[in-house]
Amino acid sequence: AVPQLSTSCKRQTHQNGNLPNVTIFGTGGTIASKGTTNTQTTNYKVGVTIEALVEAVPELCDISNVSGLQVSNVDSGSINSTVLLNLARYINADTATPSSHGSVVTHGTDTLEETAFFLDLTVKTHKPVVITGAMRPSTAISADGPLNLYQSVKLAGSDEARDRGVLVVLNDRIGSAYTTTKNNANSLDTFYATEQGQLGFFINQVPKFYSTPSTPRNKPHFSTGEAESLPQVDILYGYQDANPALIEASVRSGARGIIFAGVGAGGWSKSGLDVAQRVYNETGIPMVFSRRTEDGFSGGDSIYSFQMTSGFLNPQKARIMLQLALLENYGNEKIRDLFDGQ
Ligand SMILES: NC(=O)C[C@H](N)C(=O)O
Repeated sequence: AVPQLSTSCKRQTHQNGNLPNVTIFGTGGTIASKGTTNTQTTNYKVGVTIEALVEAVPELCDISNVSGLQVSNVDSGSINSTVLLNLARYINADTATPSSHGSVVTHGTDTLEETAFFLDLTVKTHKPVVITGAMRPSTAISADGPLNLYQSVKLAGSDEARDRGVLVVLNDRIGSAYTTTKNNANSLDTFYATEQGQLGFFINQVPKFYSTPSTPRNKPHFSTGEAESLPQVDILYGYQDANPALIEASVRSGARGIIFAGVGAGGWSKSGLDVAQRVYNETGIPMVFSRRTEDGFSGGDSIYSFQMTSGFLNPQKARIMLQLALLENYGNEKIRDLFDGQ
């Protein structure tokens, strides 16, 4: 069950039946961070509560009945599978409540795309689910968090956002969690899908979608049930003279699958592939080849039959998908079919 939610609009004494009910799940990140001066935009510290984030944007109470839940309060590099599984459970429960209109997650941007993709694959609802963050801390001049939060709540309270999967909102743009990635480590304009594009834009804080809802090809759903953790899947980065011993080290430390962030469209050295083949013969663990390049398709030119390829999924998204497939006890043939569809 979802823990007790706190109502965050101080000036709201009772629920306004004309406004949508939106729940905000706080997890931390820059949006929940403070610097020591208003010009500091690096090395700030996370720790602003979800209540304080909502209080900082009283206009939220004009567009929704907001309640909040603090799920974690960490930089997104420290989000782990416990947080992911809790979020999926809470949002499934929240959106299953008839009075709920939609859910919002506030999150650090560094791994936002992983949580967004995880929720896209595990939350079963027609209702809007929106994830947002910020590139500047809450104390900065021109902090981007407050407007990102306002737009996210607005979107979660809109009917047009239904049936579109999990949506990513930053910098006026609406993207699909399936395809959106963080492209720049520092700039505000960092979340987009270069090839697949954006779903919509905010004009004067009103969401405008370019198209009616559509669903990514072969999008799977996984139910996380009562799971308390996700299977270990490691990502190995490709480069010249990549060290094949890392494949064995990964398996020795408990990996149940490996994603290769390969060179080009998923390539790996011949000597490395020979080691991977031997490890595969010994363990049978799935090995999925993705790419270290920013965009593109991995598939079609594997040297060995044990190799699977990630299609359009980047390594961090392929990892989430493989973890969920392993959690649901998919066999290797089913895993191969799953990735062949991506
Ligand atoms: N912009 C951010 O949110 C970065 C932050 N380090 C994070 O938690 O991901």
